[in-house]
Amino acid sequence: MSAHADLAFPDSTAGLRANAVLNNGYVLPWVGLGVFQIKSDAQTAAVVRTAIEQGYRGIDTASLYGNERGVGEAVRSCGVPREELFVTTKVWNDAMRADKVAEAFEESMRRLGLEYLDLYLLHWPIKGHMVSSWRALETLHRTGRVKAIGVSNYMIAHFEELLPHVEIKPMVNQIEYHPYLQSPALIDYCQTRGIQVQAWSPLMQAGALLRDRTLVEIGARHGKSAAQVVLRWDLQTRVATIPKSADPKRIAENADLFDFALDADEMAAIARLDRGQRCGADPLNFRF
Ligand SMILES: NC(=O)C1=CN([C@@H]2O[C@H](COP(=O)(O)OP(=O)(O)OC[C@H]3O[C@@H](n4cnc5c(N)ncnc54)[C@H](OP(=O)(O)O)[C@@H]3O)[C@@H](O)[C@H]2O)C=CC1
Ligand SMILES: O=C1CO[C@H](CO)[C@@H](O)[C@@H]1O
Repeated sequence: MSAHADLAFPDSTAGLRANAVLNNGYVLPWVGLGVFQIKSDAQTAAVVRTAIEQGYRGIDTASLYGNERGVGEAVRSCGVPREELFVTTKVWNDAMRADKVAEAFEESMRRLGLEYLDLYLLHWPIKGHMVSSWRALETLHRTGRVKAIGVSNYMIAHFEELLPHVEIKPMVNQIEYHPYLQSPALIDYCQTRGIQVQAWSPLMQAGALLRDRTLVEIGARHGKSAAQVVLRWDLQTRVATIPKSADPKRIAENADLFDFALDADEMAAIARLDRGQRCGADPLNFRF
């Protein structure tokens, strides 16, 4: 079991309102909705509205996903006060240049139609441009229009290159994370430095992981699906998570994580499933 596994975590009474406290004191919902591959703005707006009605407060998009307008429309029209919602977007790799990050940010904000952003991430580590892009994010953060800044797909080697040059430490590292890719050294590296890890493709895009016998059996014991076991495991390893679903029933299922807990044996059994298997690109061999 991971050194950071916590069986009594998070406070179940808070449910989807349970927040991680970032290293600048800003709070991030432990569970949010990912919207990658929801194509049209109209569908994105409908899905995000459904999720917010069901209690979700965090939404994860990116300029790459082409649906920031839909996210913004739902956030503006849903009736929940803006300050109760948490919107993340990301700088895509073609803008990962000191002189382009601010422009990319303004374009995202225009599409979102929001006054401020909760979290802005560098989408991938782009060799030769990590420090200058991070400096541009620091500048944006100082304006107050971005409440938290972070990175995505950063491995230890990337942090070792970046951290000596930062004035503001990244608050978040969003990485591929699920029982088949547990990256214990990276998780430990981030957690001991106060960098909150957030899981992308937490369900491994609904492939073989969700049919894994261990996960299905653990789920059956609790009356839960394998997907719910995986998402609960995220929380108990203190990793925030952003499962994507466009289906109202699965959106609800993925939020129904707060009335059960995995015990030490179950956490240990899940720890044994790690096989270093990715469904996305390897950040150490990523070519843009
Ligand atoms: N920073 C980065 O580089 C990356 C970030 N991301 C972010 O992470 C989010 C999540 O990752 P994503 O790649 O979308 O993959 P997920 O692991 O969240 O899986 C999404 C898939 O699982 C299905 N699904 C959702 N819930 C269930 C369930 N309970 N049971 C069975 N199937 C289910 C969805 O279908 P359906 O919609 O029909 O329910 C969809 O096909 C993205 O949407 C994006 O916001 C993703 C990739 C890279
Ligand atoms: O967020 C993302 C969604 O998926 C893309 C392609 O698989 C990734 O490159 C990207 O990081």
